Amino acid sequence: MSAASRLGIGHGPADILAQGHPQAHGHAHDHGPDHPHGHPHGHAHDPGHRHAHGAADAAPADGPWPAEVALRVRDLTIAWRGHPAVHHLNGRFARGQLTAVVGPNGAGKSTLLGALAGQHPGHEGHVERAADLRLAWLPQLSAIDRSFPVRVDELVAMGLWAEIGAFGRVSAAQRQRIAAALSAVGLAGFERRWLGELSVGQAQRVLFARLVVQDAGLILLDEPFSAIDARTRDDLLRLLGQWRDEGRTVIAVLHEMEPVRLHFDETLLLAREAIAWGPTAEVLTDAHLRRARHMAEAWDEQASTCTLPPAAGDAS
Ligand SMILES: Nc1ncnc2c1ncn2[C@@H]1O[C@H](COP(=O)(O)OP(=O)(O)OP(=O)(O)O)[C@@H](O)[C@H]1O
Repeated sequence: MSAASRLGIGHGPADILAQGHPQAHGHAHDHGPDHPHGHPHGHAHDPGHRHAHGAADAAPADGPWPAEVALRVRDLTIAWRGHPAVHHLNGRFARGQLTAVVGPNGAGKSTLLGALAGQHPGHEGHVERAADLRLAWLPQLSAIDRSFPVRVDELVAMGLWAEIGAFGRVSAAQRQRIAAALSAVGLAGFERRWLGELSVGQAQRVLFARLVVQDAGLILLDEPFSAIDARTRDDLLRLLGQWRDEGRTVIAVLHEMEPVRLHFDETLLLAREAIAWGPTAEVLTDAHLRRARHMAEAWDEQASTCTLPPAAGDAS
Protein backbone atom coordinates (compact mmCIF):
# COMPACT_ATOMS: atom_id res chain seq x y z
CA MET A 1 0.00 0.00 0.00
CA SER A 2 1.39 3.40 -0.88
CA ALA A 3 2.06 6.08 1.70
CA ALA A 4 -0.58 8.24 0.07
CA SER A 5 -3.29 5.62 0.34
CA ARG A 6 -2.31 4.82 3.95
CA LEU A 7 -2.90 8.47 4.67
CA GLY A 8 -6.25 8.41 2.95
CA ILE A 9 -5.37 10.44 -0.07
CA GLY A 10 -6.14 8.02 -2.86
CA HIS A 11 -3.45 6.81 -5.20
CA GLY A 12 -1.14 9.74 -4.80
CA PRO A 13 -0.97 13.30 -3.63
CA ALA A 14 -2.36 14.46 -6.97
CA ASP A 15 -5.61 12.69 -6.18
CA ILE A 16 -6.43 14.90 -3.26
CA LEU A 17 -6.11 17.84 -5.56
CA ALA A 18 -7.73 16.09 -8.51
CA GLN A 19 -5.85 18.25 -10.95
CA GLY A 20 -5.65 16.87 -14.42
CA HIS A 21 -8.17 14.23 -13.49
CA PRO A 22 -10.71 13.49 -16.21
CA GLN A 23 -13.45 14.68 -13.89
CA ALA A 24 -11.85 18.05 -13.37
CA HIS A 25 -13.17 19.24 -16.71
CA GLY A 26 -16.05 21.02 -15.21
CA HIS A 27 -18.55 21.78 -17.85
CA ALA A 28 -16.82 19.22 -19.88
CA HIS A 29 -18.15 16.03 -18.42
CA ASP A 30 -17.03 12.75 -17.08
CA HIS A 31 -18.41 9.85 -19.05
CA GLY A 32 -19.12 6.64 -17.39
CA PRO A 33 -19.88 3.81 -19.72
CA ASP A 34 -23.05 4.60 -21.60
CA HIS A 35 -26.13 3.51 -19.86
CA PRO A 36 -28.09 0.53 -21.12
CA HIS A 37 -31.35 2.39 -21.44
CA GLY A 38 -34.62 0.79 -20.53
CA HIS A 39 -33.27 -1.92 -18.28
CA PRO A 40 -35.55 -2.86 -15.42
CA HIS A 41 -34.71 -1.69 -11.91
CA GLY A 42 -32.82 -4.34 -10.06
CA HIS A 43 -30.91 -5.23 -13.20
CA ALA A 44 -27.37 -6.22 -12.30
CA HIS A 45 -25.07 -3.66 -13.84
CA ASP A 46 -21.78 -4.65 -15.29
CA PRO A 47 -19.38 -1.82 -14.70
CA GLY A 48 -16.92 -3.25 -17.15
CA HIS A 49 -19.44 -3.44 -19.95
CA ARG A 50 -19.35 -0.41 -22.18
CA HIS A 51 -22.05 0.32 -24.69
CA ALA A 52 -21.52 2.29 -27.84
CA HIS A 53 -22.89 5.81 -27.85
CA GLY A 54 -26.43 5.73 -29.12
CA ALA A 55 -28.82 8.47 -30.11
CA ALA A 56 -30.51 8.17 -26.72
CA ASP A 57 -27.30 8.60 -24.76
CA ALA A 58 -27.61 11.40 -22.25
CA ALA A 59 -25.47 13.91 -24.08
CA PRO A 60 -23.95 16.65 -21.93
CA ALA A 61 -26.37 19.53 -21.59
CA ASP A 62 -24.95 22.27 -23.76
CA GLY A 63 -25.16 25.95 -23.02
CA PRO A 64 -23.57 27.96 -20.27
CA TRP A 65 -22.83 26.23 -16.98
CA PRO A 66 -25.36 27.41 -14.36
CA ALA A 67 -23.59 29.75 -11.92
CA GLU A 68 -25.40 28.27 -8.91
CA VAL A 69 -24.22 24.71 -9.60
CA ALA A 70 -20.93 23.20 -8.37
CA LEU A 71 -21.46 19.61 -9.48
CA ARG A 72 -24.20 17.76 -11.24
CA VAL A 73 -24.93 14.13 -11.87
CA ARG A 74 -27.04 12.76 -14.66
CA ASP A 75 -28.41 9.24 -14.70
CA LEU A 76 -25.55 8.16 -12.47
CA THR A 77 -25.44 4.48 -11.59
CA ILE A 78 -22.53 3.03 -9.63
CA ALA A 79 -22.21 -0.70 -9.16
CA TRP A 80 -20.02 -3.01 -7.12
CA ARG A 81 -19.58 -6.40 -8.73
CA GLY A 82 -22.61 -5.81 -10.93
CA HIS A 83 -24.92 -4.68 -8.11
CA PRO A 84 -25.92 -1.03 -8.17
CA ALA A 85 -25.14 0.84 -4.95
CA VAL A 86 -26.37 4.12 -6.46
CA HIS A 87 -29.11 3.94 -9.01
CA HIS A 88 -30.16 6.48 -11.67
CA LEU A 89 -29.26 9.55 -9.68
CA ASN A 90 -30.05 12.94 -11.21
CA GLY A 91 -29.51 16.30 -9.60
CA ARG A 92 -27.14 19.11 -8.76
CA PHE A 93 -25.07 20.20 -5.79
CA ALA A 94 -25.53 23.88 -5.04
CA ARG A 95 -22.46 26.07 -5.29
CA GLY A 96 -21.27 27.89 -2.19
CA GLN A 97 -23.52 25.83 0.08
CA LEU A 98 -23.17 23.01 2.57
CA THR A 99 -24.91 19.87 1.30
CA ALA A 100 -25.31 16.78 3.48
CA VAL A 101 -25.70 13.29 2.04
CA VAL A 102 -27.67 11.14 4.48
CA GLY A 103 -29.42 7.78 4.37
CA PRO A 104 -29.53 4.33 5.95
CA ASN A 105 -26.54 1.97 6.14
CA GLY A 106 -25.65 0.69 2.70
CA ALA A 107 -27.54 3.52 0.99
CA GLY A 108 -24.60 4.25 -1.31
CA LYS A 109 -23.46 7.49 0.36
CA SER A 110 -19.72 6.72 0.44
CA THR A 111 -19.93 5.12 -2.97
CA LEU A 112 -21.46 8.31 -4.35
CA LEU A 113 -18.89 10.54 -2.68
CA GLY A 114 -16.08 8.40 -4.06
CA ALA A 115 -17.55 8.71 -7.55
CA LEU A 116 -17.85 12.49 -7.18
CA ALA A 117 -14.16 12.47 -6.21
CA GLY A 118 -13.30 10.45 -9.31
CA GLN A 119 -12.53 7.29 -7.35
CA HIS A 120 -15.05 5.03 -9.06
CA PRO A 121 -14.22 4.93 -12.76
CA GLY A 122 -16.69 2.13 -13.55
CA HIS A 123 -19.82 4.20 -13.10
CA GLU A 124 -22.51 4.74 -15.69
CA GLY A 125 -23.91 8.16 -16.48
CA HIS A 126 -22.30 11.52 -15.96
CA VAL A 127 -20.60 13.52 -13.24
CA GLU A 128 -19.90 17.11 -14.24
CA ARG A 129 -18.11 19.80 -12.31
CA ALA A 130 -17.84 23.58 -12.67
CA ALA A 131 -14.62 24.20 -14.58
CA ASP A 132 -13.08 26.55 -12.04
CA LEU A 133 -13.55 24.37 -8.97
CA ARG A 134 -10.61 22.44 -7.60
CA LEU A 135 -11.60 19.42 -5.58
CA ALA A 136 -10.42 18.15 -2.22
CA TRP A 137 -11.62 14.83 -0.85
CA LEU A 138 -11.39 13.55 2.70
CA PRO A 139 -12.14 9.83 3.03
CA GLN A 140 -13.38 8.29 6.27
CA LEU A 141 -10.91 8.56 9.13
CA SER A 142 -11.09 4.78 9.49
CA ALA A 143 -9.52 4.51 6.02
CA ILE A 144 -6.44 6.33 7.27
CA ASP A 145 -3.52 4.50 8.81
CA ARG A 146 -2.69 6.62 11.83
CA SER A 147 0.35 4.50 12.62
CA PHE A 148 2.06 5.80 9.48
CA PRO A 149 5.27 7.55 10.58
CA VAL A 150 4.56 11.10 9.52
CA ARG A 151 4.76 14.34 11.44
CA VAL A 152 1.81 16.68 11.62
CA ASP A 153 3.41 19.44 9.53
CA GLU A 154 4.43 16.95 6.84
CA LEU A 155 0.87 15.64 6.60
CA VAL A 156 -0.58 19.15 6.38
CA ALA A 157 2.06 20.05 3.76
CA MET A 158 0.60 17.34 1.50
CA GLY A 159 -2.24 19.80 0.92
CA LEU A 160 0.33 22.04 -0.81
CA TRP A 161 1.38 19.34 -3.21
CA ALA A 162 0.07 21.19 -6.27
CA GLU A 163 2.27 24.16 -5.36
CA ILE A 164 5.46 22.45 -4.27
CA GLY A 165 5.47 19.25 -6.36
CA ALA A 166 6.89 15.90 -5.35
CA PHE A 167 10.39 17.05 -4.46
CA GLY A 168 9.94 20.74 -3.75
CA ARG A 169 10.81 22.35 -0.44
CA VAL A 170 8.27 24.01 1.78
CA SER A 171 9.00 27.75 1.80
CA ALA A 172 8.92 29.96 4.88
CA ALA A 173 5.62 31.45 3.70
CA GLN A 174 4.15 27.99 3.28
CA ARG A 175 5.35 27.03 6.77
CA GLN A 176 3.41 29.99 8.05
CA ARG A 177 0.31 28.83 6.18
CA ILE A 178 0.68 25.38 7.75
CA ALA A 179 1.01 26.93 11.21
CA ALA A 180 -2.02 29.15 10.58
CA ALA A 181 -4.07 26.15 9.39
CA LEU A 182 -3.14 24.19 12.52
CA SER A 183 -4.09 27.14 14.63
CA ALA A 184 -7.45 27.39 12.79
CA VAL A 185 -8.27 23.82 13.84
CA GLY A 186 -7.13 24.35 17.44
CA LEU A 187 -3.74 22.63 17.11
CA ALA A 188 -1.32 25.55 17.29
CA GLY A 189 2.20 24.30 18.01
CA PHE A 190 1.53 20.68 17.00
CA GLU A 191 3.79 20.83 13.92
CA ARG A 192 6.47 18.35 15.06
CA ARG A 193 4.16 15.84 16.74
CA TRP A 194 3.82 12.41 15.16
CA LEU A 195 0.43 11.51 13.71
CA GLY A 196 0.41 8.32 15.76
CA GLU A 197 0.66 10.30 19.02
CA LEU A 198 -2.60 12.11 18.43
CA SER A 199 -6.10 11.27 19.58
CA VAL A 200 -8.72 10.43 16.96
CA GLY A 201 -10.23 13.91 17.25
CA GLN A 202 -6.80 15.58 16.95
CA ALA A 203 -5.98 13.47 13.89
CA GLN A 204 -9.23 14.59 12.25
CA ARG A 205 -8.32 18.21 13.05
CA VAL A 206 -4.97 17.69 11.28
CA LEU A 207 -6.75 16.36 8.21
CA PHE A 208 -8.96 19.45 8.24
CA ALA A 209 -5.81 21.60 8.47
CA ARG A 210 -4.61 19.85 5.32
CA LEU A 211 -7.90 20.82 3.66
CA VAL A 212 -7.38 24.43 4.79
CA VAL A 213 -3.99 24.72 3.06
CA GLN A 214 -5.32 22.88 0.04
CA ASP A 215 -7.62 25.85 -0.49
CA ALA A 216 -10.04 23.98 -2.78
CA GLY A 217 -13.37 25.41 -3.95
CA LEU A 218 -15.15 22.05 -3.65
CA ILE A 219 -14.63 19.91 -0.56
CA LEU A 220 -15.97 16.37 -0.18
CA LEU A 221 -16.04 14.90 3.33
CA ASP A 222 -16.92 11.28 4.13
CA GLU A 223 -18.34 10.97 7.65
CA PRO A 224 -16.05 13.67 9.04
CA PHE A 225 -17.59 13.58 12.51
CA SER A 226 -17.88 9.87 13.17
CA ALA A 227 -15.92 8.64 16.20
CA ILE A 228 -14.87 12.12 17.29
CA ASP A 229 -15.90 14.03 20.39
CA ALA A 230 -18.68 16.64 20.38
CA ARG A 231 -16.30 19.55 20.94
CA THR A 232 -14.14 18.65 17.94
CA ARG A 233 -17.30 18.16 15.87
CA ASP A 234 -18.60 21.60 16.83
CA ASP A 235 -15.24 23.24 16.07
CA LEU A 236 -15.10 21.56 12.68
CA LEU A 237 -18.72 22.52 11.96
CA ARG A 238 -17.73 26.15 12.60
CA LEU A 239 -14.93 25.72 10.07
CA LEU A 240 -17.46 24.41 7.53
CA GLY A 241 -19.53 27.57 8.13
CA GLN A 242 -16.43 29.69 7.45
CA TRP A 243 -15.78 27.77 4.25
CA ARG A 244 -19.32 28.51 3.09
CA ASP A 245 -18.84 32.19 3.95
CA GLU A 246 -15.72 32.11 1.76
CA GLY A 247 -17.86 30.80 -1.12
CA ARG A 248 -16.66 27.20 -0.99
CA THR A 249 -18.93 24.25 -1.71
CA VAL A 250 -18.98 21.41 0.81
CA ILE A 251 -20.60 18.00 0.32
CA ALA A 252 -20.47 15.78 3.40
CA VAL A 253 -21.74 12.29 4.18
CA LEU A 254 -23.20 12.40 7.69
CA HIS A 255 -25.00 10.02 10.02
CA GLU A 256 -26.26 12.30 12.76
CA MET A 257 -29.32 14.30 11.77
CA GLU A 258 -28.98 17.12 14.30
CA PRO A 259 -25.91 18.80 12.78
CA VAL A 260 -27.47 18.38 9.37
CA ARG A 261 -30.69 20.13 10.44
CA LEU A 262 -28.75 22.90 12.18
CA HIS A 263 -25.92 23.58 9.76
CA PHE A 264 -26.55 22.22 6.27
CA ASP A 265 -28.38 24.26 3.64
CA GLU A 266 -29.27 21.34 1.42
CA THR A 267 -29.58 17.60 1.88
CA LEU A 268 -29.63 14.60 -0.39
CA LEU A 269 -31.51 11.73 1.28
CA LEU A 270 -30.20 8.67 -0.47
CA ALA A 271 -31.42 5.10 -0.44
CA ARG A 272 -29.54 3.90 -3.50
CA GLU A 273 -31.77 6.37 -5.34
CA ALA A 274 -32.68 9.87 -4.25
CA ILE A 275 -35.63 9.88 -1.84
CA ALA A 276 -35.46 13.68 -1.68
CA TRP A 277 -32.91 16.35 -2.54
CA GLY A 278 -33.17 20.05 -1.78
CA PRO A 279 -33.45 22.44 1.18
CA THR A 280 -32.74 20.47 4.34
CA ALA A 281 -36.05 21.21 6.11
CA GLU A 282 -38.00 20.00 3.09
CA VAL A 283 -35.93 16.83 2.77
CA LEU A 284 -35.74 15.63 6.37
CA THR A 285 -39.46 15.07 6.86
CA ASP A 286 -40.83 12.06 8.71
CA ALA A 287 -42.41 10.76 5.51
CA HIS A 288 -39.11 10.89 3.59
CA LEU A 289 -37.14 9.29 6.43
CA ARG A 290 -39.74 6.53 6.73
CA ARG A 291 -39.53 5.86 3.02
CA ALA A 292 -35.71 5.64 3.19
CA ARG A 293 -35.91 3.16 6.10
CA HIS A 294 -38.50 1.14 4.24
CA MET A 295 -36.21 0.91 1.18
CA ALA A 296 -33.34 -0.25 3.41
CA GLU A 297 -35.50 -2.94 5.02
CA ALA A 298 -36.36 -4.20 1.54
CA TRP A 299 -32.63 -4.66 0.76
CA ASP A 300 -32.14 -6.48 4.04
CA GLU A 301 -35.00 -8.84 3.29
CA GLN A 302 -33.61 -9.51 -0.16
CA ALA A 303 -30.19 -10.17 1.32
CA SER A 304 -31.51 -12.71 3.79
CA THR A 305 -33.55 -14.59 1.20
CA CYS A 306 -31.71 -17.44 -0.42
CA THR A 307 -32.74 -17.68 -4.04
CA LEU A 308 -30.58 -20.69 -4.90
CA PRO A 309 -32.39 -23.99 -5.50
CA PRO A 310 -31.68 -26.70 -2.90
CA ALA A 311 -28.54 -28.69 -3.62
CA ALA A 312 -29.10 -31.95 -5.46
CA GLY A 313 -29.62 -34.80 -3.01
CA ASP A 314 -30.69 -32.42 -0.25
CA ALA A 315 -33.42 -34.45 1.43
CA SER A 316 -34.57 -31.77 3.87
N1 LIG B 1 -15.37 -1.76 -1.87
C1 LIG B 1 -16.57 -2.34 -2.02
N2 LIG B 1 -16.68 -3.54 -2.63
C2 LIG B 1 -17.87 -4.15 -2.81
N3 LIG B 1 -19.05 -3.60 -2.41
C3 LIG B 1 -19.01 -2.41 -1.79
C4 LIG B 1 -17.77 -1.72 -1.56
N4 LIG B 1 -18.05 -0.56 -0.93
C5 LIG B 1 -19.39 -0.53 -0.75
N5 LIG B 1 -19.96 -1.65 -1.27
C6 LIG B 1 -21.40 -1.97 -1.26
O1 LIG B 1 -22.12 -0.88 -1.79
C7 LIG B 1 -23.29 -0.64 -1.04
C8 LIG B 1 -23.28 0.80 -0.55
O2 LIG B 1 -22.20 0.95 0.36
P1 LIG B 1 -21.74 2.39 0.86
O3 LIG B 1 -20.54 2.20 1.73
O4 LIG B 1 -21.63 3.32 -0.29
O5 LIG B 1 -23.01 2.81 1.73
P2 LIG B 1 -23.14 3.94 2.83
O6 LIG B 1 -24.45 4.59 2.58
O7 LIG B 1 -21.95 4.82 2.83
O8 LIG B 1 -23.22 3.03 4.13
P3 LIG B 1 -22.84 3.30 5.69
O9 LIG B 1 -23.81 4.31 6.19
O10 LIG B 1 -23.07 1.96 6.29
O11 LIG B 1 -21.41 3.76 5.72
C9 LIG B 1 -23.32 -1.68 0.08
O12 LIG B 1 -24.18 -2.72 -0.31
C10 LIG B 1 -21.88 -2.13 0.18
O13 LIG B 1 -21.82 -3.49 0.55
